[in-house]
Amino acid sequence: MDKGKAMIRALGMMSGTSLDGVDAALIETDGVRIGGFGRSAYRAYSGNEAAVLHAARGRWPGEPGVAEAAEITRAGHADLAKAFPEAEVVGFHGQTFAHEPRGRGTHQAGDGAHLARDLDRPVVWDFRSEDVRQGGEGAPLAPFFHWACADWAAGQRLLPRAPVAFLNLGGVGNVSWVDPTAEAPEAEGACLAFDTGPANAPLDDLMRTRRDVARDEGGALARQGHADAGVVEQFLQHRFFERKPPKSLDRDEFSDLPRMVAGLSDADAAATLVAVIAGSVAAGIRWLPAPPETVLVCGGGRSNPAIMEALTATLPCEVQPVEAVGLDGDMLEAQAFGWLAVRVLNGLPTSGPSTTGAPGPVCGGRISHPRGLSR
Ligand SMILES: Nc1ncnc2c1ncn2[C@@H]1O[C@H](COP(=O)(O)OP(=O)(O)OP(=O)(O)O)[C@@H](O)[C@H]1O
Ligand SMILES: CC(=O)N[C@H]1[C@@H]2OC[C@@H](O2)[C@@H](O)[C@@H]1O[C@H](C)C(=O)O
Repeated sequence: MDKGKAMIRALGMMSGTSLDGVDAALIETDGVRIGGFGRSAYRAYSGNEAAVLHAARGRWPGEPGVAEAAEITRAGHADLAKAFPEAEVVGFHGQTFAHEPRGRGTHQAGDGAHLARDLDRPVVWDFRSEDVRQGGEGAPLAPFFHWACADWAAGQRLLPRAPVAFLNLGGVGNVSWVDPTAEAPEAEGACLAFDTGPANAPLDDLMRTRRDVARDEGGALARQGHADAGVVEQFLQHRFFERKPPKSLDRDEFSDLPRMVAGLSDADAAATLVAVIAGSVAAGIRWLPAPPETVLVCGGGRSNPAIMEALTATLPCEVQPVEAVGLDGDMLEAQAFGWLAVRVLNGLPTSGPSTTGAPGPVCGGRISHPRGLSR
């Protein structure tokens, strides 16, 4: 029997499509099982930093503003990672500015080799490019980690050892159906995952444009409004929802959405965007191998009661925040990239046919060492 590898203390770092800041979280893992979770921290981007990052949305390396945005990304991560001297390796996702897996590729900004020198520790980064090169979507990558979370929660007797769905609501939404009775996340039938549709990004954009604030705090505005059922129905006709998974999305893929709610009051527009999120998830759930009994919600969307109420009303199953099974919904993605970093160090696959649609298991990620040796 394989004795497995040693447990490593990794720091995972994620700055997602909401462009609000950087999450960092410690995790102990051998790249398969979770040995334990550690402390975490968050560093918000300042108004000026966020403005530079937003200006680089949709752009590719070499285009105007990208070098500056990449530097802000690296420096922000270096600043936060210094508070975690106990981490043996750092998993650095980088900032996604553009994602076109069947076109120009996928663009996560921030130089991991430079970060490894900053931190004097190995950094694993550029997690998505190899998957795209091999014909996959390059996203989502958290699903194998969601399998490990279900395995961990079952081990702690916080969940039955049975299939469960994780729903991440960040800027974009993604769902992972995972079966912790499988022996590994890459095993046949262990996972099915894909992006569901827009999540907080269009709502944040609406709040920025119309109210000059970053988000609809507590869903207060959406809760005052009424969703326009016609707009929601029209939106759900989009061919993305008919596409069989695996499938992934760019943050700004649904560029029609702001125009579709342009004639609505602020409150009705916010309520409509919330209904769009729930409707997209419901459309996605239909692709899962079996209807899940429970959907465990992580990401910022679970802190918006309007979204949680809409999900509860729309989905054919129980809806709970991941905290219900002892996990930290704000840090799950950061933990995922710590766990994935250890997988990369140990030569284990980070994605495959069931998560990104790559033709076979993909060992993605690049390793940079502080004094220059790289893979
Ligand atoms: N208290 C709150 N009230 C309303 N919305 C909230 C609240 N807290 C977080 N959010 C929403 O969650 C978003 C951030 O979510 P999260 O940090 O999961 O996104 P991300 O990781 O950047 O995105 P992705 O997962 O797409 O990469 C915010 O932009 C906001 O829209
Ligand atoms: C290209 C990219 O950065 N995609 C993100 C984004 O944010 C949510 C969703 O879209 C998901 O596909 C992915 O992030 C998570 C961490 C993932 O790869 O699982």
